[in-house]
Amino acid sequence: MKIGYLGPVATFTDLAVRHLFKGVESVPYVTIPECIDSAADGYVDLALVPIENALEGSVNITLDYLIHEVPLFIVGEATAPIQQHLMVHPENLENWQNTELILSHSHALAQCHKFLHRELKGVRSERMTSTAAAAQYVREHPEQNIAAIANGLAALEYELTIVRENIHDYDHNHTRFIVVSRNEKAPLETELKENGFKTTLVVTLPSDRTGALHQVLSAFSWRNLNLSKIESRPTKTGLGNYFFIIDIEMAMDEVLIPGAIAELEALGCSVKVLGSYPSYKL
Ligand SMILES: O=C(O)C(=O)Cc1ccccc1
Repeated sequence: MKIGYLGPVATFTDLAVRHLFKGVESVPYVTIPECIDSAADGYVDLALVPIENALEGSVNITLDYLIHEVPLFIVGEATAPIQQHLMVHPENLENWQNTELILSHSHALAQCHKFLHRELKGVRSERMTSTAAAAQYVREHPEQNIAAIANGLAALEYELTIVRENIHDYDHNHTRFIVVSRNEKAPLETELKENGFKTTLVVTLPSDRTGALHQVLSAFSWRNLNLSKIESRPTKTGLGNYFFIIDIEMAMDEVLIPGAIAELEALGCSVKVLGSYPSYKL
C-alpha cells in the first residue's frame, strides 16, 4: 500500500502518516491538490491531508478540492496535537534575533501570530507550501538570515537549530487530518484503536427557501444525531450560494442517517455522502 501526503519529509502531515500507518510506503507531494490528485489518479492508494485546525479553522483548499474537483471519499480521520518551534540555520545562530524573514505554512504562521507580534515585531513573514518546505529552504540558504516555523522532526531532518520552542499561541493547538481514497470502503491498515466514527455529508439547500437550514438541522436533531461540525463553503456559482458540510458523530447505519438524508431530499436539498469513517487520536 502507498500513501500520499503533503510533503516534504517532516511536515505535520508526515508525522500523522508515521503515527497512523507504521512502516507503510509514503510519497510526499508539494501541494494539497497534487496530493489529492495522486489518490484520484491511482498513483497512491490513500492520501492524507490536513482539513481543520483548532486555532485557524478549516483548510479551505482541502474542502474545496474534495467538493469540486475529485470523486474521492473520506475513509478515516486523525487528530494530532501541534507544537510549533522557531528554527534557524546553525550558521545564523548568533544573530537569529535580527532575522529578516520568517517562513512557514499559512496556518503555522497564524498559530504563532501573538508570538511573532510580541517577539519579532515588524519582521516580514512569507507563506510556504508547508512547514517542512520552509525548514528545507532555510537549510538551503545559510547566506540569508531567515527562520522557519516547523516541528521538531523538521529541525532534525534539515539540521536546523531550534531557538524558541512551543511558540504556538494556545496550548490546545490540534489539527485534524483526513485520509481519502477512490474506494469508499478502503480499509485503514492501522494498529491504532479508533476513537469513534463519523459520517460527512455535503448538503445543498434549495435556493431562497425561508427556514431551509432550520429544517435541515431539525432532520438531525429529532433523530438524536449529534453533529460535530457544520461549515458553509461557496458553491462558486454566485454570491450567496453555499454548500453545507456536516459531520455526524456516527457511522452510516441502515435507519437514522438514511432517514435524515431522505428527509433532506424531500425538502429539496441535494445530499452527497463524502464518507463514513473511523476517527483516531494521535
Ligand atoms: O505544513 C505542514 O507541516 C502541514 O502538514 C500542514 C500543517 C500546517 C500547520 C499545522 C498543521 C498542519
